[in-house]
Amino acid sequence: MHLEAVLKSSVRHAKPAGLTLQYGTAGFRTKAEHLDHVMYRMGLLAVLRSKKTKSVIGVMVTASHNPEEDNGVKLVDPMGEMLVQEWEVYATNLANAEEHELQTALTNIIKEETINMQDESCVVIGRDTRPSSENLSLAVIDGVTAFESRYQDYGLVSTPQLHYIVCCRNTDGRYGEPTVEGYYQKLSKAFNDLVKQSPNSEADKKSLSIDGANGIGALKIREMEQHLQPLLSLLLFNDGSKGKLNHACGADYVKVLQKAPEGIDMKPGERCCSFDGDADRIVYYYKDNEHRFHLLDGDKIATLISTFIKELLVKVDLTLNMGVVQTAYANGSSTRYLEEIMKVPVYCAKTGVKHLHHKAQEFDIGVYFEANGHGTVNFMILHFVNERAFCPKMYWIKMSFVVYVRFG
Ligand SMILES: CC(=O)N[C@H]1[C@@H](OP(=O)(O)O)O[C@H](CO)[C@@H](O)[C@@H]1O
Repeated sequence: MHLEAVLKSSVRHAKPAGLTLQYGTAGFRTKAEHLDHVMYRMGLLAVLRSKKTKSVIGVMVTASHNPEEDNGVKLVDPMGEMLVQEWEVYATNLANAEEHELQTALTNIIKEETINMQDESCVVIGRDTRPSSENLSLAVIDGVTAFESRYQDYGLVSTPQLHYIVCCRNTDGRYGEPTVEGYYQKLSKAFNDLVKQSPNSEADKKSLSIDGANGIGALKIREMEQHLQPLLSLLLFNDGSKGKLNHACGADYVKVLQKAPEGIDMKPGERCCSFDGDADRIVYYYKDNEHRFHLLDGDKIATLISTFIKELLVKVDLTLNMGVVQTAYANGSSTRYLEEIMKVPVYCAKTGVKHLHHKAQEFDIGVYFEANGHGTVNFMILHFVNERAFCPKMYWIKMSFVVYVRFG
């Protein structure tokens, strides 16, 4: 058992006595200076989760849309989902255990989950561009290596990229190549194929102005840009060269203030979008000829996507059950439109991707979006999973569709 090694290295990541933190909607989040011990311990927890699930687990160091001074951690489960809720209590107990209670907290998890400490484990680690993120990710690695686990540090990646990598690693590459380059190739191929299907693909060449929130999204979209040309050209602003992360920019700013971020001089008709600090949300917007600002938030994205998928289903004559999942923050008129005009069932879940995702899994096609721009489409008939037969029509719809899935 490696607990002795853990207790030894824990001293380098000692918890400030009396400090307690709550596991929030998407993990721990607070001022960066209070997080070193939490990161170390989440490294430990990720190893235990990896041994338990016999899969690769992800740890993303980010505080997403929070100010630059904050930081946080998101744990990624085997299929690229958020950490299963039953383990959140272990995360909280570990993060809040005083130094002398750490051994007991770890032993309890190992016993309760009947974890065989001899089992293999592997953790993949990513981080956003916050100045504190590099050291905090080293603390995660210290936790992982204290348990003598394998790991791979992917360095600077967006949250969706880390989720993607975890899923690829656990499906032997059938979902895609587990690299950032593999991610660009998969998404850009889907995008380019879809645009080429349009009868006017030449005339349909588009440009998009992107607010990178001065964060990781800016860095990564720069890398992805070459894969999208010539069908989509990008104009990047808030790329981190001048401004501060999430300051007067980013998806949250645009959504909350219903106005364009600083740093862009938007022309009427110009298509714009904003990421948040870890690029797992997106909102779109434009100005009309009267200079009125129009926002396409998660509600509108969900509506457009459901309409698009419904049309595809009719086209290929496929009867599948599709549902939309929103939260209580959704605009009531989007819900009414979906239910009454589109005739799509809409469900309300608690705030947090894990809740929406869970509900969306009840449908063959589950579209879920929070108004703030987190969301995706869940296809239950996954073409690479053996449990259900390969379905070419579904594959086609899915591949036509990947492009609409959030930047992640
Ligand atoms: C992955 C996840 O669950 N993210 C949460 C979290 O957003 P972040 O962008 O990850 O900070 O907080 C939001 C606000 O509470 C909530 O809407 C969202 O679902």
